[in-house]
Amino acid sequence: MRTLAPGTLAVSCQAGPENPFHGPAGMALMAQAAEAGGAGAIRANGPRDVAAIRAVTDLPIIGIHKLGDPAGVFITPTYDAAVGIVAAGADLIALDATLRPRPDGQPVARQIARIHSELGVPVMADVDTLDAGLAARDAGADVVATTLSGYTNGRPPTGPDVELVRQLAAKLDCPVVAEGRIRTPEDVRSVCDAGAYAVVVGHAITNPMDLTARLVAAVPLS
Ligand SMILES: CC(=O)N[C@H](C=O)[C@@H](O)[C@H](O)[C@H](O)COP(=O)(O)O
Repeated sequence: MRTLAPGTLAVSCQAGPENPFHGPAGMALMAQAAEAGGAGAIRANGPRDVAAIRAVTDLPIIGIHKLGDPAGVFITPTYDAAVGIVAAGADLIALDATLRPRPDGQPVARQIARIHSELGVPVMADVDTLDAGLAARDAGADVVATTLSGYTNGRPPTGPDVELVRQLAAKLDCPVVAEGRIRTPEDVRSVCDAGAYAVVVGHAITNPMDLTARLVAAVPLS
């Protein structure tokens, strides 16, 4: 079983339909590029992308399956959503473990227990707050990640939530993963100094439109 090693920088290879890299072929290329650059794990969405990435790398894959309403619980919202991504080759399942109501009405502890017992893989809890992180660990999560900080309370997201990483790392007896809006080497160092076990980076690596737009915006108008 492939596991997330301490000090891993994982690359989240996800692309929406607006991104020319959208789809399994593009995501497999993105994962290969990430591995060539030294990434130690890949995060990917949906059975098709996970399978395409599994075919080109032996790195650990953090699998998710986004389903339903993006304004609610939609990162692997149910046990059933996890089944296909494990079959496709994911080594670890990430799921929304915020304290919001879940679409199937089941407690997150039940989803985690079934993933453990029926699929045999560990679970990474994507949370937004310290309380959700503590609850997720109590519910059986093996790893807790800051993925959803800034996305559930209407606060405009800016940089990474370094403070949440620090709080979770101080209170939890499991690995804490920093994820969300990490864009620079300084961001990576900040979350590592705050106690992150591993770091996941998405847009700053895998969204060339954002990267281009940031630099275009810096060109002085003539
Ligand atoms: C909030 C949400 O839905 N986050 C998603 C989780 O899988 C992805 O869209 C993010 O790209 C990923 O978390 C990495 O974060 P960033 O792209 O900021 O480095």
